[in-house]
Amino acid sequence: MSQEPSSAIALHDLCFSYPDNPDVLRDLNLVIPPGQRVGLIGPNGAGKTTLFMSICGILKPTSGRVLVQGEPVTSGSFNPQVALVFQKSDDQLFCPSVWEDVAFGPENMGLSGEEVNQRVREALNTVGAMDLAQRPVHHLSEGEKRIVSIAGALAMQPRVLIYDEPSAGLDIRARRRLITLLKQGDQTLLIASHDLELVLEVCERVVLMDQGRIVADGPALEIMADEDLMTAHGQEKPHSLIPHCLPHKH
Ligand SMILES: Nc1ncnc2c1ncn2[C@@H]1O[C@H](COP(=O)(O)OP(=O)(O)OP(=O)(O)O)[C@@H](O)[C@H]1O
Repeated sequence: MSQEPSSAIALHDLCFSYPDNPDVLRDLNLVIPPGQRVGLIGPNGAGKTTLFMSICGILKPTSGRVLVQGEPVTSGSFNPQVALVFQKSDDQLFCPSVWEDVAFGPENMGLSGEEVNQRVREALNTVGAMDLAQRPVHHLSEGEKRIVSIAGALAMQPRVLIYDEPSAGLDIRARRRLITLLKQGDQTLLIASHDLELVLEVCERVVLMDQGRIVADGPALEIMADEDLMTAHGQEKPHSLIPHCLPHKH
């Protein structure tokens, strides 16, 4: 088996500007070791999705470098080592049936038909969506689409998984299943979420972004319990970290 590199994701002085929107990412430096689960939090427009698209090679950095599993990312090329679960499932799902959509990644990796089928079965079983296999994607509910998107990412068996708002639109049971799924496995996870309780449960480390900069990076409990820091960047300390005042019985 090949050795794991010393970092799963490494950003060196990463900057990104959209043609009509400069400095969306400003000098980001970050090293995530293999197997770490990292939560990326920050207000709307902080640059989380832009960062994800830079890590996956969908966007080309204006300057700086991105490495995934020790290799420089080449924008525009397919890298099965890293999979992104998009914030909007409709940006990710485009095949007629669920089965075909989940098979798309493995098929592009040049696997045999039997290997592809095996991976699709495994991924759909892992997310508990085997019963959706033959359904047309455009008939699925938002929550079902998200679950299928996750299966599509898992089917590539990437070493690095990036989730953009994975619990949005999920009901209580599906969200709980997602949390269990995120906590198992040894892949590196980078999860952007406004669901701070999910981040707290799943991630050992938290990176807080605001206005294109990393403003804090450290143990999840430490960062998220810092009320002044959280408030200063439009966040709230998760309720589970606030000592509860139980209502008095009269
Ligand atoms: N294609 C684009 N062209 C120009 N500006 C863009 C484009 N996409 C995003 N932006 C801008 O870049 C900034 C960062 O957006 P991004 O979607 O990365 O933030 P985010 O942290 O993921 O936000 P959210 O929490 O709302 O999903 C925002 O100001 C947004 O308006």
